[in-house]
Amino acid sequence: DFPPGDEAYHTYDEMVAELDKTVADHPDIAAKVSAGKSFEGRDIPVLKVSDNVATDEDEPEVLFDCNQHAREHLTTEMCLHVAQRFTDNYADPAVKDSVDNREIWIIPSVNPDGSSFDVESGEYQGWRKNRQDQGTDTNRNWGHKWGCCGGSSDDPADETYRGTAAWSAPETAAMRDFIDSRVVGGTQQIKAAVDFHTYSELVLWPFGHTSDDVTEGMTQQEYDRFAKVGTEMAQTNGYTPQQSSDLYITDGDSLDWMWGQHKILAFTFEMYPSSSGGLDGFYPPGDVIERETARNDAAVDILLREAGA
Ligand SMILES: NS(=O)(=O)N[C@@H](Cc1ccccc1)C(=O)O
Ligand SMILES: [Zn+2]
Repeated sequence: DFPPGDEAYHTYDEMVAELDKTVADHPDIAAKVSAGKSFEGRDIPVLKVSDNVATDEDEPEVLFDCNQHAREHLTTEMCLHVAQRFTDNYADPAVKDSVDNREIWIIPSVNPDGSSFDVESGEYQGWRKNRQDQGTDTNRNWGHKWGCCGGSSDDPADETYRGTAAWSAPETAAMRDFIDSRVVGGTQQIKAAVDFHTYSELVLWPFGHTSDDVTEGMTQQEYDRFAKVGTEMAQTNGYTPQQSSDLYITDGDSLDWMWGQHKILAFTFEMYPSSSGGLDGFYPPGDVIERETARNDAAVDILLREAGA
């Protein structure tokens, strides 16, 4: 469990229970499905929020995924906040408009094994990766130009270990299968996505494998749209907008594949804090959860709008 004082954070079981409660409270607009299983066999739950939730309607879809990195527990709270906002507040006309005209997918924990390991002793382990062997960094294990560019490590002991092959981590393979399953009639229905991380307060867009703005799979016009929407979202939450490679080069990351493979307008939000210079930045006190998740409400609304553009 989370250490004393941080009980506000959801353990895996509490997160699952929260999703089940949301579905029970809002059966017309919320449903739970599975993306698959983690290395240790935990289900990776997906919440769908939309009107006529049991029907696949021809509406733009948006994906919010969280907790790829185990210790980044604030992101699980971010996904649960999105789930709660678009179900409990369905009476709000703006919220209702989004729910009625979009299909929203929410994955609060991509890496449930790592997340559980990080807290189960009652002392934070500072764990980042999944729990496969010495751990794979799922955000270096996706299949677009995997291991191409010095943006990951081939050393299993390293924090950015890319795995033995693209998709070698069950968790990234599950994400791939889920997103691939949203290709309907040859068209990817998911139009936009945010992969939430902590920390540094950044809005990031692809590509990570190169510093070039324009490259194979990214025209100037496409880049300009990422920069425009990224900047617009950053103006609402006070994060810094930039191409992810401006931070450092990464390969096998989620954004490169979501855009490279499916042309999903995919961003990463690095949430609060802006800096702390160490491990404690990953463990802000529970009393910041409400403020730091609601801080992204306007940006989430912008992304939902863009999905229909
Ligand atoms: N959350 S973090 O501290 O690990 N930073 C992320 C930054 C990141 C996120 C998405 C694409 C490229 C890079 C990482 O995977 O290194
Ligand atoms: Zn991360």
